[in-house]
Amino acid sequence: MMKICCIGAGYVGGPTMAMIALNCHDIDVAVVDIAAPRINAWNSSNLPIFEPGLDDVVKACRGRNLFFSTDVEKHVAEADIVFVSVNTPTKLRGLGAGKAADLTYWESAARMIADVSTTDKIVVEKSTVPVKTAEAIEKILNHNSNGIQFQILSNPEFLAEGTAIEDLMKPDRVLIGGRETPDGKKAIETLKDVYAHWVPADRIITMNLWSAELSKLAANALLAQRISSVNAMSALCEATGADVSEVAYAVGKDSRIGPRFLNASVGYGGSCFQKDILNLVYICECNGLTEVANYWKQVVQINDYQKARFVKRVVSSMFNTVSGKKIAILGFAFKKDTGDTRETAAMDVCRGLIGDKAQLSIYDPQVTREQILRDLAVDKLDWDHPRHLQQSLNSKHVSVVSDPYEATKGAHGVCILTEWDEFKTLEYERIYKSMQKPAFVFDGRNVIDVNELRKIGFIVYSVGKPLDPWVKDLPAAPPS
Ligand SMILES: NC(=O)c1ccc[n+]([C@@H]2O[C@H](COP(=O)([O-])OP(=O)(O)OC[C@H]3O[C@@H](n4cnc5c(N)ncnc54)[C@H](O)[C@@H]3O)[C@@H](O)[C@H]2O)c1
Ligand SMILES: O=c1ccn([C@@H]2O[C@H](COP(=O)(O)OP(=O)(O)O[C@H]3O[C@H](CO)[C@@H](O)[C@H](O)[C@H]3O)[C@@H](O)[C@H]2O)c(=O)[nH]1
Repeated sequence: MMKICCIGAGYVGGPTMAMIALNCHDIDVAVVDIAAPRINAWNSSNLPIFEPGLDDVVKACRGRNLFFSTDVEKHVAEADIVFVSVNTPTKLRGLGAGKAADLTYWESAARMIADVSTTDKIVVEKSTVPVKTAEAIEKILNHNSNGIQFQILSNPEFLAEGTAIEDLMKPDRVLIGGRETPDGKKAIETLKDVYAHWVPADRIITMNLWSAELSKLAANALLAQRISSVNAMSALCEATGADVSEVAYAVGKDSRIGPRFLNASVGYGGSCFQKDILNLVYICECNGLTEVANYWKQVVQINDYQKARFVKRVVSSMFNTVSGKKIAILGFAFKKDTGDTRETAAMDVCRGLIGDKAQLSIYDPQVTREQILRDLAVDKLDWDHPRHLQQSLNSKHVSVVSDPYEATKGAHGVCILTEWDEFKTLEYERIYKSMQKPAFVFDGRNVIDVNELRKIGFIVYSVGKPLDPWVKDLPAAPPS
């Protein structure tokens, strides 16, 4: 029986391996991690990540051909294929700080694979890595191999959180990059056979290693660019009276552009977009491509601008100060249907409002109080490092509550920062009655019915929508 081991039991390692186990009864899959609490959670009824459909998949195969363990070395030693799905955060210090990918976790995993292996192995890059990483990994493995043969493949993951199970079950494509040598081609075929258990052959694309590595960065850069484009347009809509939803609809009707991924928002978040674009920028700079680097940098800058613009709208609408005012924050996750908060726009918005001395009352249906307080305490870019290095915020400016009506009670303003479906159907009349007046709603996700809320009496700002008369005469982006 073929054995697969995946190093890293995170958002990618857990669901992708569960999907392989579900579809490949003839393969034993072990997911290993150094974080014992994470592994314990994978082995419990309370999985460490919230992802629709994941519980059922895990339940169907855990203990059958899917195992979660902290015995990293044992499972790596026994495996025929080792996936590496560890964190690849943005480097915080030294050369390339603030842009380059930090490959510390990847390198230590590679050295461990070399140390414990006694049989030939295929090593698969599942983490998102800079182009040419496979070359470095090959060197580490082969210089420490004791005669063992390693083939390195790039198999980047394209799942989006919130729809991970659907994306894994019916992927748009599976990408496998490998060396163009006989052994490289054989390794590609072996991995292809795994996916062929459930993915149609025409969706499994093979290519050279560097194309596969770069395609992952390119896909995320283009997706993020689309959001920054529509967000840039949202600022112009507010200035001109156009409605960004109508503009996006009209634009998306062009079959060359397509309708998806054109929702204006308070800014994209998530663990990947910013990190991967910064990484791409760094690679361009290292290759002397300054203009190309600046082009992609702008996608991140517009995203930062969009978040800052939102905070300024809130402050300037509320008489230019939020000091001491209660503001309800509805939604903290970086998108709906996930409890993940990595690089969530809510973090920057909350920090901006706390900077202006607001009293925040935060509600999110999936994010825990501990997570929110930890997020608001860590420095930007520091979040993708081990948890024991992180602290919790101890601030009189923030409370986290478990009910949206408690969050909004007595508040001067409400900021909607995640597009949770439940925010569409809240009892806004009840919320209005319980708030200070004038009562403001700032919708960073365009989830509420602006006209309905204005009828109730709210002063409403909704990203990229025609402005409320109250907000209209205030500058779009007052000086900071
Ligand atoms: N989250 C996503 O939606 C997504 C999608 C596609 C690609 N990616 C990429 O996949 C990679 C992993 O992302 P993630 O979201 O799963 O991260 P994650 O933080 O959820 O999981 C990574 C896990 O690796 C473990 N780990 C780190 N070093 C280890 C080691 N030496 N041995 C054993 N375990 C170790 C950590 O403890 C952690 O549990 C990143 O490169 C990311 O860019 C993420
Ligand atoms: O029209 C849109 C679509 C998305 N977003 C925001 O963009 C961010 C990212 O959303 P999404 O791409 O759906 O989620 P991720 O889980 O970050 O997935 C992205 O990043 C993953 C990690 O690399 C890739 O695997 C996926 O293909 C890629 O979509 C979130 O904050 C969304 O709210 C918008 O603001 N407007």
